[in-house]
Amino acid sequence: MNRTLALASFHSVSTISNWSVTLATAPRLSPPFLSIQLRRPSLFHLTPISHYTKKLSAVLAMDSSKACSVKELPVGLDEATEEEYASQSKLLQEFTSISSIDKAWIFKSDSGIGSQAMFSISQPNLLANKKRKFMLSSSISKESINNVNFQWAPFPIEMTGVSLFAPSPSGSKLLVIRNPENESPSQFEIWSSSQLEKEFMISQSVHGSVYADGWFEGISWNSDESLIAYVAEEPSPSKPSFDDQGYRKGAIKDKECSSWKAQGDWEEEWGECYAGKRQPALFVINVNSGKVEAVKGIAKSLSVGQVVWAPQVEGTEQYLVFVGWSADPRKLGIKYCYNRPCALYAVKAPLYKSEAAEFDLKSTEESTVVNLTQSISSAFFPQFSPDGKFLMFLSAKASVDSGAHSATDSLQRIDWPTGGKLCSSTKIIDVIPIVNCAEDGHLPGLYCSSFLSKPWLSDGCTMILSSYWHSCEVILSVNVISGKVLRISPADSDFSWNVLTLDGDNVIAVCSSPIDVPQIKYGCLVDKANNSTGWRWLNVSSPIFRCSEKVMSLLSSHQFSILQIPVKDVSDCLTKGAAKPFEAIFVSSKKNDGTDPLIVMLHGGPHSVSLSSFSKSSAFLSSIGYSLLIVNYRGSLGFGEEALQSLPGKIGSQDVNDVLTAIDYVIEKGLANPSKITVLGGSHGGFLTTHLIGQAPDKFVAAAVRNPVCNLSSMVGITDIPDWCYVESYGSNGKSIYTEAPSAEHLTHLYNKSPISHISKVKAPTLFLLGAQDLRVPVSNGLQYSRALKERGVETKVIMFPNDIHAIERPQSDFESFLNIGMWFKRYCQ
Ligand SMILES: CC(=O)N[C@@H](C)C(=O)N[C@@H](C)C(=O)O
Repeated sequence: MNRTLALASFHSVSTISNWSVTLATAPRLSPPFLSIQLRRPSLFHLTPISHYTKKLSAVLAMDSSKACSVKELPVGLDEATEEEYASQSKLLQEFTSISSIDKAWIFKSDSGIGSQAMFSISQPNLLANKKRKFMLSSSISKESINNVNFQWAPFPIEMTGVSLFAPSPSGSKLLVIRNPENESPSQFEIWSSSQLEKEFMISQSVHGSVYADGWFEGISWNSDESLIAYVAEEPSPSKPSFDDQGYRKGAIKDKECSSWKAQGDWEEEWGECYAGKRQPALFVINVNSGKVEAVKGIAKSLSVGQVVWAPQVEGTEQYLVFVGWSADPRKLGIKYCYNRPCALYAVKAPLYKSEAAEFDLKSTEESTVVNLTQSISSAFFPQFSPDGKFLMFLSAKASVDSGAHSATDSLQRIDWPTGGKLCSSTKIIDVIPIVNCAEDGHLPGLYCSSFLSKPWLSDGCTMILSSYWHSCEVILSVNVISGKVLRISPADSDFSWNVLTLDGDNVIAVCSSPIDVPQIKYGCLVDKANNSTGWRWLNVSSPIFRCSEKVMSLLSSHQFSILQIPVKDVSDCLTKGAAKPFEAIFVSSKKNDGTDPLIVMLHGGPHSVSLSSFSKSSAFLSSIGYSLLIVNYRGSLGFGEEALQSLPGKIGSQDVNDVLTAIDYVIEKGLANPSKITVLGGSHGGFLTTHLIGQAPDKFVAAAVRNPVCNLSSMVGITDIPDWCYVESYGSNGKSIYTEAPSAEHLTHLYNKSPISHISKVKAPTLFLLGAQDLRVPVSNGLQYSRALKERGVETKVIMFPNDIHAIERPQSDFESFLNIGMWFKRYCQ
C-alpha cells in the first residue's frame, strides 16, 4: 500500500511501527510543504533534519487506521497552507480572467456618419490551457468636442481556430486564415459584410503554415483588392526515400507503408519560438481564383517577412517590398534580438494583366530583387505614406552595430521613385535619429515594438506611434518630412499609453497603470485649424476589461509612483547618459508604513524595460500584501543609447549595484521593511536575482527565478544566442570576439561573470520555474544552480513546465508560476 500524506505542523517525535517514512527535499518535496511517503510494512528511515522533525510527529502519533483517514493533499501542501493556497488561487483566477485588447480596426460606416470599430480581444482559458480569442465591435459617434459615444455590440464572437485576419483597404472584405495543427492544408476565407464569399484550401505542397508570429508575419492586400501577399513556411524539402530495394528515385507519398523517408539534411532554425518552423517565404494569392504563387528570385539564404505592396504606378509592374534576414553565416536566435542584420528589398510581384483585363497570377521568370537599404545594417516595419511618396521604416542599426540584442531605434525615410524605377543606392533619410543622451523632458529616443497598419493622419505626413519613454509607454506624432516629434499622450501622466488604431484624425488608445486595469481613451486634436498641438483625451466606457469587485477594491487600495534613483559612483560613468538617474516603479498599499514585505522585480533582456502598464501577475502579487519595487536598471530601453550601452561588459556588477541602490533608496525613504525583502526575475532578471542573493546574501529572505541565466560558461555552448553571452560579458568588443568555439580563457571569463561563481555565499531559499523547451536559456542552467544550492543545504523548490519555452506564458504555467511565487515568498516573510 502506497500513500502520500502531507502533514501540518506537530511538535514531538515518537515512534512509528509498521510504516516507513522517506523524507525528500526539493524538487519533489520541499519544506515546509513537506510530504512524507508512508510505505507499509517496512521500517522507518528518517534522516534527522531538525527543521522537518516537528512535522513527523503527526505520523508518529498515528496508527495506521487513522493514517488512512488523513486527507490526501497535493505534493508541497499541508493543511495550514492549503487554505491560503485555495484563497490565493481564487484571487489569481480573478486577475487571470481579465481580457486584453490585441488589435483594433476602424471602418467607415455606410451612412458616412461615424465609424465602426472592431476589437480583437484575448482572455486566458485555464481549463483548455489556451488563449481564447474573440471579436467585439462598436459604433462610434463623436457627439461634441467633449463627448464620444461607443455603442458596443451586445456580445463578442469567439474566433475559434483563427490564426490571422486582415481587413481589405476599403473595409469591404475580410481575410481569415486558419492554420492547420497537422499536415492538413491552410484555410483561406474571404468574407464580405454578410457572408463567406470564397474559401481556399492551400495544400502543404504549396506552403506550410502562414506566419502569425508578429515578426516575420506579413499580410498585405493590393490596392484593387484582388491579390494578397503574405508570408508562409516553405514547403517541406524532398528527402531521400528507401524501400526494400534500397534508395528509391523520385518522391514518395507520405503515407506509403512499403517505403520510408530519411531525415535529410538538418536545417538551421531561428531559435527560440521557431523550433520546427520552416523558412519563411513570400506568396501571393489571387482572391478570385485562389491561385497561389511563390514569389521567385529571392535568394535561398534569405528569410523574408513583413511584406507590403509598393504603390501602383500606371503602366509599370507592381512591386512588393519585404524585409530579408540573411542566414549567413548562420541563423542565430531572433526572438527579442533586433541585432540580426536585415534589409528592405523590392521584388516584382508575380502577376500580369490578362487580355480579359483581369488580374491573374503568373509564374514570372526569375525577377531581380533590389536591396533598398544597402547602406544601413537594419531596416524593418516598411510602411508607405498614403500618397505613396515615402517609404518609412524602422532601423535597429544601433543594436546591429553594437551587438546589443535591442537598443535605440531610428525612424528612416526613402523617397519612393515616382516613375517606379528602383535602385539600391536610394538615399536614406534619418527622420528620428538615435538619441544618445536626451535633455530632461525631451524624447529619450525611439523604442517601438510595432507600427499600426494605418498610422497616418489625414495630412498624409504625420505618423502616430507608441514608444517607450523611460518607464512609460507614450504616444507620439511624427511629421515624417520635418522630423518634428510630439508626445501626444498626456505628458503629466505616469500611466502607459498604447495606440490601437486611428479613427480619421482621432486616436483610439488604451492606457493603464500597475494599479489601474486598461481603459480605452479617444484622443482628439484640439484645434486642427490653428495647427495647435494639444490633444484632448476622452474616456470611453467599455465592457472589455471588466473585473470582479474584489479585484477592483484591492487595486483601489494601492498606489504607485515612479522613483528617480541617482546613480552611485557617477565618477565611474564613461558617458553623460550613464550618469543620469535611472527609474524604479514602486507599488504599495495606501496604508504601507514601511512594514510591508517587498518584492524586487527585475526584467530580463537586459535591454528591455518594465513599463508602468497594468500587469495581471504583478497586480496579483501586490494585492496579496507585497510592495513591489520594479527596477529599470541602466541598460533598460527608454533612457537613451548611452545609458543602454553602459551595461554590456558590466553585467553582474553595474546592474546588480543599480538594484541594490534602488533597494537602499526605498529603505532610506521608509517605504520598505529591510527584513522582508524578496527578489524575483526571469532570464537576465533571473541572472540578476541569483547574482543578488550571492553578492548580497543578507539582504534577501527569499528569491524566485524563471528560466534564469546562472552559468554563462555552460549557456554559451547550448543557447540559440551564444553571441549574447559574449556581447553582454565582454562589452563592445564582444561582437568581434564571439566564436562558436569558446577558448578556455573565454569560458573562465564567462564563468567569472556568472551567478554560479557566488554560489557558496547564497542563503536565500529559492524557487525555480523552468520551461523544459527553452532554447534561449536551456533548463540545465537553472537545474545546475538549484542542485548546487541543494548540495549546500539551501532550500530550493523546482517546478518544471514540460511544454513551455523561454517565456513560460501558457495559461496554466503562468498561473501556477505566480501562485507559487506568492506562496513561496509568504513563507519567508512572516
Ligand atoms: C535577448 C534575450 O533573450 N536575453 C535573455 C537572456 C533574456 O533575458 N530574455 C528576456 C527577453 C526575457 O525577459 O525573457
